Amino acid sequence: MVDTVINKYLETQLALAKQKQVSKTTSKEDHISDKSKAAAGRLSKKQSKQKNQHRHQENHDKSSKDVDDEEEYVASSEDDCELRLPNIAGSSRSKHHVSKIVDDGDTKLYNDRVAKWRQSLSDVQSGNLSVPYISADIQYVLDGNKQPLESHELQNGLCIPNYIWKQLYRYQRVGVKWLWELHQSQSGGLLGDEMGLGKTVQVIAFLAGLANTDSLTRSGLGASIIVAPATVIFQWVSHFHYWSPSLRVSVLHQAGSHCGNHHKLIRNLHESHGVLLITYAGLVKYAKDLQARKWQYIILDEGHKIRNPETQVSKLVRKFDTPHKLLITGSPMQNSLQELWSLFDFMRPGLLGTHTAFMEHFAVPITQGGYANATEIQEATALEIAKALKAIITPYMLRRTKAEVQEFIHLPEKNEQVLFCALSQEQRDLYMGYLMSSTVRSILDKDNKLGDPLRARILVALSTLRKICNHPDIYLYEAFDDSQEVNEETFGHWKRSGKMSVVHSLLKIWHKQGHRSLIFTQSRAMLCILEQHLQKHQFKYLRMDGTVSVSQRQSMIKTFNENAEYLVFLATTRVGGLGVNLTGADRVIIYDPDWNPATDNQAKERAWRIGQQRNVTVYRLLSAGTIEEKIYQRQIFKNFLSNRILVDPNQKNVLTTSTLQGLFTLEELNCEGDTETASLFKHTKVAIHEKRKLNCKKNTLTLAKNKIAAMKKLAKQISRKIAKSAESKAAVTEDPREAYKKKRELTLHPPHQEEAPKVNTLDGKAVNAPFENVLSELDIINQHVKKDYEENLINETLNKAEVEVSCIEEEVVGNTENKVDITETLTKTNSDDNEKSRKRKHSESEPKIESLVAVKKVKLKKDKKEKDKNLNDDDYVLTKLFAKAGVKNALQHDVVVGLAEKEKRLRMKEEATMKAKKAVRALKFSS
Ligand SMILES: Nc1ncnc2c1ncn2[C@@H]1O[C@H](COP(=O)(O)OP(=O)(O)OP(=O)(O)O)[C@@H](O)[C@H]1O
Repeated sequence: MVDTVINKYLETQLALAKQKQVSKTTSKEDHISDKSKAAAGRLSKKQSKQKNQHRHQENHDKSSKDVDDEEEYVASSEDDCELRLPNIAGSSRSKHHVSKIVDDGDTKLYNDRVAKWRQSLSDVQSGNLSVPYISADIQYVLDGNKQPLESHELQNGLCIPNYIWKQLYRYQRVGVKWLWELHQSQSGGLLGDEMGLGKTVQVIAFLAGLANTDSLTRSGLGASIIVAPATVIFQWVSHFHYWSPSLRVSVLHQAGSHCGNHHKLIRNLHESHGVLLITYAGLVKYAKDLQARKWQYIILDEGHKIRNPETQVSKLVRKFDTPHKLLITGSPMQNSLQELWSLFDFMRPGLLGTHTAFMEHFAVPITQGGYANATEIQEATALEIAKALKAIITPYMLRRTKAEVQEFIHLPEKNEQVLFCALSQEQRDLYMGYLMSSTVRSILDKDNKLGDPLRARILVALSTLRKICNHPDIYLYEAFDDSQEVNEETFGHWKRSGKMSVVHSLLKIWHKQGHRSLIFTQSRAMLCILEQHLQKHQFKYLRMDGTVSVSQRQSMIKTFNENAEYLVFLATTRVGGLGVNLTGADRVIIYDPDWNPATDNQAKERAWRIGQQRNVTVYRLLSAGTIEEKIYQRQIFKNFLSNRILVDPNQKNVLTTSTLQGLFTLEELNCEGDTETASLFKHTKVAIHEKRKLNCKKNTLTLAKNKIAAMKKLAKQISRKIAKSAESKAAVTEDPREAYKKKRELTLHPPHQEEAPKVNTLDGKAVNAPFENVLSELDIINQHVKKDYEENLINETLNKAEVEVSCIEEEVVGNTENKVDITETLTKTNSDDNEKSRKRKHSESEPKIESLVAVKKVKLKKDKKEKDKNLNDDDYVLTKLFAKAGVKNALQHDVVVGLAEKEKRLRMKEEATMKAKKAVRALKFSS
């Protein structure tokens, strides 16, 4: 009886799902307007005209791109776009008064500063508490300590001033000792602590120690160079002036205080055993002069900038003749293992062999074993090689995560979510229009010739899709003729972009809640649109991108941190997202994803770091179903790869590489409202799944085990059948281009639609959902996912069915404590009355928020009709976003990238160690 009912149910679902698949594809073409087609056509022509110019320009830019992809020296395609954006009405930026930070390049200024510091120190020591200069030693005395000049001596004689040593966290002291050990063994190293844990402070403490030791033994700090991105150069200056005021630090950059030519500055600085601060671009410019002298230390801040071994700057830094080479970065490995080789080849030449040997014997096997479709032997080999690699690099790399040192720094909580935002109707139209354009068609139709032209076209097309995802106007103004008039009323309007609508809602709510935020976006064009929005709605803000002068950047950051009137700090991800401290904000929006996960990770860490007092929430916005989801999936794979080497070689991957065709589609949400990514991680992340189950089970009933087993078996059989037929289809049409042609043909000439099969009366949305999921997931299985994935998927699907059937049961029978037989439930549901179907309709129209623990919480609270005031800030925000701003889904980012599990393990370990210690103490006490 049970089997027949389930069988019937599953088969009707299969038919329904197939029918839905057809109707999905047929509806696409209808939505494309003439405007969209025309824009795509014009852009195609423009782009092909510009192609040659671009190619020429690319060659020209190549050498500068080598240097620094973040700074103002390089104009991205988005920057081009900005130049053509209309002048926004009333767009004068907020004026702010900031005092400039001055370095020690000018000898007189340096002497004045040191004199002021000395005087202030002596004043506070004699009881005068109001002094013009505040540094760590002065603060130390103000805090009631005496003898700031006493030192803490490490083994073998490094003397760190007490006022520094005592202010370091315990793990930072370990870091300083490690640097000292490297120094004694004449070795370079990589300080890779997570962002915001005080790497700068540790390095300064160590250098101050060397300088302090110098005065005693005459062997301490020699002239040294620190290379850093332009944005943080003056942050280094202010850190040095605070922690080690006597050291001379000069900036070799036009924003620095030195006058005259650079030879003089380099000579003066070298003679006074000071620290020369320089940008990566500056290093290339002055390489010859710098390499003509002997430097004791060369330190690369955000050292991942030399991750490409072929760039000019990577080659130049390797030529400095000193064993003391340090590299500082919170993101040691970002995209590939080759990058790790490049970093190590700078600071420990030869440790990882030659480039070719490393690639062949380490990088390739580890990467191959990381793909989800790797064979068992590939996986096992990758694991062992990853372990070996980790063992080789461990002595020269020190990396601590925030979770590991939380007991010392007590950071407030961080909540990081990925929000899948629906495209606006206009964006959908433009997106589909572009997908159907001759540009995309030529990419998918033409022979896959290797070489630049196809690659260049793909890059241009992907970048165009990303523009549409951000805001239609960024795309439209590129596509339209220059003569066309700009409508200032509608230009950049928030309602025309799905993600902008979310930003609009977020800012409004956060303003009321008293939060301040950072907004990062990849392009200056988008920055302009966001800026215009802030102006229109009278939010006080600061904006930082490559056009802001280097000397202004640190002061601007200081102003934002100290002045709560500024509600928003707007920045491009690459300029404002690296190395700086923006703890004045406790909310972060990553407006668009970068292909490189480290870029987004760096940006979001600006607020969640030492010095932050409030809980931090980060939202990563993705346009649902678009290229942005694919980029996010790619980020997860890269994260996995770096974690495998840096954290845990046993880490499992869940994604594979995307096919080209996959990049150029607009995925529909499945019937549960899940995007592809949300649906992928729903099935693979146990933490989410279990919590959901738990949440739901609290209020629902469980099914008898044997019934579930029967259901699983049956579903497995049917799913295999589907898989087989899909496989045989795939075998016939192996060429993806053929498949795409067919799909297009189907879109243009839809077949006559069959009538939808009659659906079981049990067909509430909840029961309907799992089967359609099986169908969409089978695509993935057939393409590239391991065999046992199918097993997991079925289990997951059925577990979910179990939960959801129980939800329906609850709806049907109310709150009963007893177990209910599935047959009973089905019968009851079959004979359902109108009232119940009305109830189901109601629940269908509610936004579906699967896979998200936090959202589940929201729903439960909502169900209980508890008012908004009872929800915490984030829950409240999510409720609003789901209700109004077109957010389709949300994932917990830490769970997706596997960090949450690691943190859980760490916490468990800590707790277990504590218990063990207690047990030992109790034993001692008892005896
Ligand atoms: N021991 C300490 N006492 C007080 N403040 C500290 C200490 N260590 C670090 N900080 C503060 O923490 C913040 C982050 O430090 P820092 O900029 O050195 O981090 P980082 O690891 O270099 O970050 P990123 O990787 O983002 O560049 C700074 O504001 C710094 O002043």
